[in-house]
Amino acid sequence: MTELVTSGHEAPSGWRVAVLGGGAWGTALALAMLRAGHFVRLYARDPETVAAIDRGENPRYLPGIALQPGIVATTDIAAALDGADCVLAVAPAQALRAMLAAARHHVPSGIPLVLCAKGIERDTGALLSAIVEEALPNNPVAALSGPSFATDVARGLPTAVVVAARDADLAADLAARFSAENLRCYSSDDLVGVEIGGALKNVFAIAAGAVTGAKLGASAQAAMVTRGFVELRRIGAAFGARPETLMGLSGLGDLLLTCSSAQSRNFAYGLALGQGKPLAGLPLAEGVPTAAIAARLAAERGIDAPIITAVAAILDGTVTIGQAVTALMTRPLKTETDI
Ligand SMILES: NC(=O)C1=CN([C@@H]2O[C@H](COP(=O)(O)OP(=O)(O)OC[C@H]3O[C@@H](n4cnc5c(N)ncnc54)[C@H](OP(=O)(O)O)[C@@H]3O)[C@@H](O)[C@H]2O)C=CC1
Ligand SMILES: O=C(CO)COP(=O)(O)O
Repeated sequence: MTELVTSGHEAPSGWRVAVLGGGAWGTALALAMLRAGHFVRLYARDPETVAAIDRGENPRYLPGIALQPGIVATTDIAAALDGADCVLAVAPAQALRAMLAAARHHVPSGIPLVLCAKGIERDTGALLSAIVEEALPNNPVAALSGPSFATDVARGLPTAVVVAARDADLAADLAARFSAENLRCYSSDDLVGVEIGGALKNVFAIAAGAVTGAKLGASAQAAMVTRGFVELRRIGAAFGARPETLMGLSGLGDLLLTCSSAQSRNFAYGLALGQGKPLAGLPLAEGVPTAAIAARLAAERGIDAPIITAVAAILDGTVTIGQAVTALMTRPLKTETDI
C-alpha cells in the first residue's frame, strides 16, 4: 500500500480502487474516484450492468448520465479486488454481509475497506463497521457519508462528505486521496458517529415524505425533523457518537438533504406512503429496515424515540399515519431541552 498522506488533496497519486456494487452510488463513486486520479475497477453481480458500464452508461440506476471512460467493470469479484489499494463497499446495508462473504478471500490484507452504505443490519442490530470487522479482521474499516445524491456526484456537482475511521491519520489520508475539485472530503475519527447519523437520517426522510404526502403541513415537517434530530442524538449518544459529529455533514447535513428533497428515495418512499400509493417496486429505501431495527434497539436500551417507533409501526402496518400523529401529539408534555 502507498504511504499515508495527510496534506491537501493534490498529492495522492493513483490508487487501485475496487468499488463493490454497481448501483447508483457505486457508479457515482467510481466516477468520483476516477476524477480524483485513481484506477477504478467496479464489481457488479449483474452482467447487464457490467455491459452497460462498459458502454458508458448505467441506465437502470443512473438514467441519462453519461459515464466518462475509465471504469473497468466486471462480474468477477476476485478480479475487481486483485491488487487493490482500497475497497469501497457500496451494496445496500442489508446485503453487506453477503457481499463481504463473497469478497473476503480476495481482499488484500491490510488495505482499508470504506463503507459507503447507510443502515443498520436489521436481523442483528449490527453497525456496518462491526460486520466488516467480523468478516475482514485484518483490514481497517472506514466510512464515507454525508449529503450526497448519486446523481449530483455523478454529474460532478460540488459535494462535501466526511470520511471517518477510528485512526485519524487513516481518515485524513483517505479524505485527501478521495477529494477532487468538486468532491470535498472532511475527515473524522468518530466512525460510529458517522455511521449512526447516516443510518438514522433515512428513517426521518421516510417520515418527512409521509408528512408531505399526507399534507400535514410545513410546520409539522419542521417539528418532525427537529424532534427527529433529538432522537438521532439520543441514540447516537447511547452508541458513543460525539455530538459534534451528529451536528455535521453525516448527521444534520444529510438529515436536511433527505428530509427536504423528493430526489431522496427514502423521502419518495414516505411520500408514496403518505399518499396511500403502492410501495411495491419503489427504489431502495434503506430507512425501511433501519426503522424496524432502530425502534427495537431504542426499546431495548430504554431510549425515548417516538418518531422512529411510529415510522416502524406505520411501515409494518400496526398503526395508520393518522393514529401515529395523534399519539405523537398527545404524549406527556416535557421541557424541550430534555435530551
Ligand atoms: N444513491 C445515493 O444517492 C446514495 C446511496 N447511498 C447508500 O449506498 C448504498 C447503496 O445504494 P445505491 O447504490 O444507491 O443502491 P441501488 O439500489 O442503486 O444499487 C444497489 C446495488 O447493490 C447491488 N447489490 C445488492 N445486493 C448485492 C449483493 N449481495 N452483492 C453484490 N451486489 C449487491 C445491486 O445489484 P443488482 O443490480 O444485481 O441487484 C445494485 O448494483 C445504500 O446504503 C445507500 O443508502 C449513500 C449515499 C448516496
Ligand atoms: O443518502 C443519500 C444522500 O446523502 C441518498 O438518499 P436516498 O437513499 O434517500 O436517495
